[in-house]
Amino acid sequence: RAEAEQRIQTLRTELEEYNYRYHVLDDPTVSDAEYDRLMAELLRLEEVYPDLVTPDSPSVKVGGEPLPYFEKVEHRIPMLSLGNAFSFDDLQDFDERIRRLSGRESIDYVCELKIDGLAVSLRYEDGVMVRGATRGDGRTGENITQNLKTIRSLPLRLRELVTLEVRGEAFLPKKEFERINRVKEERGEALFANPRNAAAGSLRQLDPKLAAERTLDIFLYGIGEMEGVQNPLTHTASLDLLQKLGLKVNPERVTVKGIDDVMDFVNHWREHRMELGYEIDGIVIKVDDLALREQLGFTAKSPRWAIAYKFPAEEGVTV
Ligand SMILES: Cc1ccc2cc(C(N)=O)cc(O)c2n1
Repeated sequence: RAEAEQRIQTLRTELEEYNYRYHVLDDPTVSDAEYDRLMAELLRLEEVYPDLVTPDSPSVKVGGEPLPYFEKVEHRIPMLSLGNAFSFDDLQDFDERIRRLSGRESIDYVCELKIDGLAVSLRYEDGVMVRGATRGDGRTGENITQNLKTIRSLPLRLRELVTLEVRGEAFLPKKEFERINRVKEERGEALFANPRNAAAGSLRQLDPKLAAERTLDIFLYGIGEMEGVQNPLTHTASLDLLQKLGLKVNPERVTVKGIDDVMDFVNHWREHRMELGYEIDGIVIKVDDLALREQLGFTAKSPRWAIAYKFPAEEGVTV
């Protein structure tokens, strides 16, 4: 039994490292076959020694028992929706209001791709993922921890054992969306209209094994509550912190000075978004300086320091 415990620990560490390299760094170090063989060995050992299973064991990525229903979860820091911009005039107005309210000549912005998926919140305590929830109405969401744990690129344990709540967008890559719809077509089932609906459908399955069959992915974009870590001064530093903790952050983000460079970024991705392996429905633009965000505050339903520039809906089939 002692050597089994030792072997289980070794397998866990190895599988976690492989997950991180493959799904977060997109730089696999072992073949899928080798990964599957190690996972099968871990599952077998955990079956023989069920009392050795821990909530952060990589084996939960293959999904546990189905739930009868989803519990409700309160978001202590509400997950707000973003105001929308549909033109460059809207972006100019957004920038002008911030410069007027702040008295600053030029504003630093972070531009991110707006992933077209499902907004989720994840809570890590002492570095271990303890809960995952849908955004819901921004204040109350559904507890989908078991399903979120099946996302390969989402670490069950952070690289620093801190306690924090992070927010991100879970999504289905285009290729996986097409595979799932081909399977549905063969089974004569109704197809998913788009990757966003497919991601939502997968994450709201009561049976985590079904969620595990679908290769969902996730990009994290924000920090909610945080303990034991000193507050970053900028959004850029927050995103760097998320990456340092082993969380997957979309690599296409930029920090720019002034709204003109924001418009260049919007133009670039309006042209090139079809080249991405996942669907985006716009660009998120955020004030970088967190102290300035405090000064700007919120309207009734969205922050004054962020806006989503929306692209027109993608025509035709996503290639
Ligand atoms: C505050 C907020 C709200 C929704 C968001 C949504 C996305 C997204 N869909 O990628 C990215 C962000 O940075 C967001 N930030």
